[in-house]
Amino acid sequence: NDQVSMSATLKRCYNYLTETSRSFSAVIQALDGELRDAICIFYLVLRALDTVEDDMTIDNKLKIPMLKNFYKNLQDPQWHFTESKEKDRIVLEDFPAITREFHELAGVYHEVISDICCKMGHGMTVFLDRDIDTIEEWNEYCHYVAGLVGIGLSRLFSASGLEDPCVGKDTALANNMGLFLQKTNIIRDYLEDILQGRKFWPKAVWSKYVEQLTDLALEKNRTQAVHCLNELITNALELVPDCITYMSRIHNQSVFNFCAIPQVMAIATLERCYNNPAVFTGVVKIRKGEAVKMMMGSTSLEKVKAIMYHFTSEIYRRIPENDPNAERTRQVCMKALASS
Ligand SMILES: O=C(O)CO[C@@H](C(=O)O)[C@@H](OCCCCCc1ccc2ccccc2c1)C(=O)NCCCCCc1ccc2ccccc2c1
Ligand SMILES: [Mg+2]
Ligand SMILES: [Mg+2]
Repeated sequence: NDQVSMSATLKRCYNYLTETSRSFSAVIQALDGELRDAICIFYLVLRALDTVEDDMTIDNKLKIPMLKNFYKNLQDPQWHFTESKEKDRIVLEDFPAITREFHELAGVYHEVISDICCKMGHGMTVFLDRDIDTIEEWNEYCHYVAGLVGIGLSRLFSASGLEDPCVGKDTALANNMGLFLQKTNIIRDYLEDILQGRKFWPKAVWSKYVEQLTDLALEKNRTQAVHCLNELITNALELVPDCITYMSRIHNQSVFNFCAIPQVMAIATLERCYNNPAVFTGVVKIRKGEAVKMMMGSTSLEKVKAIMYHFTSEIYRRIPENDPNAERTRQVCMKALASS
């Protein structure tokens, strides 16, 4: 859309989007019609909430009510927070700009954004003072921070009229789209997170390999650590068939690109991480050139299926004979290959 007709605060909001999200900014700005502004604001509201969650300098006694009541800030034109130390603190410092543009959106978008913000804020408090133990709790945490995003986005797609009502109704598939992205981030960011004292890997899995989560980073545990990594990647790969089913229902090209590009980046990341000890010594990132090539090639369901097939078979090819989960990983890869 032309810059001239965009208000000054909306322009600032798009600047915050670009500053706080490498992976979502371009695909959000390419969205058609009312979805572009609605999803830009949806992103900024949740990024502000997540910036509170991520800030380890905020005491839990203050953080819990901040998270639970965050959605109410959208009804207070003046609310902002200047005490954050986080990289994305600008969205908290200038929250009034986000609130103003939130109120410019059509009513149907307000309800979704406010409802998801409320549920995410409550969900984030559940794991503030307790660890993620079982796989079910891992799924629960990822539901709160990413599954709910998928559910909200799907409701926005259908509300805009650009996608069928069924997209907004099938919350299980929308949830799993978010889980696939969040589990991939958690697997990739192991070292970065433990260096900040943040524990997102489920204890039921890592405790089979080491005494403490941080022990996975010790050179002497390298083989155990990689087998633990492979088990979590196998768990994430179980979501591939649902993600493909979800994307097969999307008809609008700009919405398809928005959904497909993060998924393609995620499967490529899982493939780079699989059986890769570098996860425990640094952060495994996709090279920009590789990413651009994949983005160009993610504009149709057939192309996305081909990319999912490619990276899943690359993982299948590299399953170590001595990996305790080898048979399970082969089964999950076969199921993913059959769906792509
Ligand atoms: O702090 C960081 O830099 C990373 O934070 C991670 C964390 O703290 O765990 C973590 O924060 C999660 C809480 C805030 C959610 C922010 C968000 C992300 C993408 C959006 C895309 C469009 C609209 C709204 C969005 C909201 C994070 O950003 N994880 C990235 C994976 C979550 C992606 C959710 C998502 C995105 C696009 C989707 C498209 C289609 C279907 C489901 C989708 C689901
Ligand atoms: Mg975060
Ligand atoms: Mg977070």
